[in-house]
Amino acid sequence: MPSGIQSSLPLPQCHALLPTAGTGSRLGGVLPKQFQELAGQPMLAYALKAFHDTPEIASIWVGVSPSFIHNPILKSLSGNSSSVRFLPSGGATRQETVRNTLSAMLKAGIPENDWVLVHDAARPGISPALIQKLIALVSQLGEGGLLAMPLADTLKMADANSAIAGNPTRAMKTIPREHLWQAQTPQMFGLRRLHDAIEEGIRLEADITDEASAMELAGASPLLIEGATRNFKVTHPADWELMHAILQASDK
Ligand SMILES: Nc1ccn([C@@H]2O[C@H](COP(=O)(O)OP(=O)(O)OP(=O)(O)O)[C@@H](O)[C@H]2O)c(=O)n1
Ligand SMILES: C[C@](O)(CO)[C@H](O)COP(=O)(O)O
Repeated sequence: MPSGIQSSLPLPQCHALLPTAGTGSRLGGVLPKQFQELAGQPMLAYALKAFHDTPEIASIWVGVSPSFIHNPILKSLSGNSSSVRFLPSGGATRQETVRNTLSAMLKAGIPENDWVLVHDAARPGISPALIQKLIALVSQLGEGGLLAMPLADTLKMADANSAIAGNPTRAMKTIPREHLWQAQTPQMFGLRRLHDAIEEGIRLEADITDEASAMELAGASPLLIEGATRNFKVTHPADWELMHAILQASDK
């Protein structure tokens, strides 16, 4: 654009999308894990607060299982914030929940070039500083990206046959860990591009376990931006205990 001429297009805004329609089967409990109390609040409350406290986030969209949408816990979680919307867009898989929620955002009039940061409700260790780091680097380069951690341990591939009939599991080989990263969330992409990439991934029945894998399938090379150890996913009971201790300690 020639210098001095201003573009009339508004700058893309950033929105958060939290899929919360999982059952938390690996953790167990009466309620899905994201609604269980962790160090004094439902686990989802921590991620909601982190996005709420990030000035760059214009709105927060939460994909909820249709069977949970009238649960009073949601009312208590929304607080007085008008920027949080709970939608009955939960699906059978994480990617269906994300795709349905992205569709709802497009229908609600969110511009298709706006950025969406998809974040697991099961990662309460996220902070405004980490969210801002992702937004700054991704919007500077104009490409999508995600928080991730370079692999620190030696990686073993187990012999699939070794665990048969109660035998001990054995290592078959060591995978070079150079260039290997563990994907975290948030994962930040353009609204329309992400929607279409996930839609196609679902159509192809591809193994898309995060937003970045859907974008990779569509030909993108998402930026890997170093996250933080405390942004781990609470999956098993031992993760819950560890996160409980971390959140209690950071409260003091
Ligand atoms: N059908 C699904 C499945 C998962 N999720 C969400 O995706 C995130 C990451 O999933 P995970 O931690 O695996 O949660 P669950 O699927 O609930 O756990 P599990 O596999 O142990 O049942 C969570 O915020 C979860 O609520 C979702 O919105 N819709
Ligand atoms: C999106 C994710 O958290 C990136 O590591 C992960 O793939 C989610 O996996 P899950 O099996 O749905 O928990």
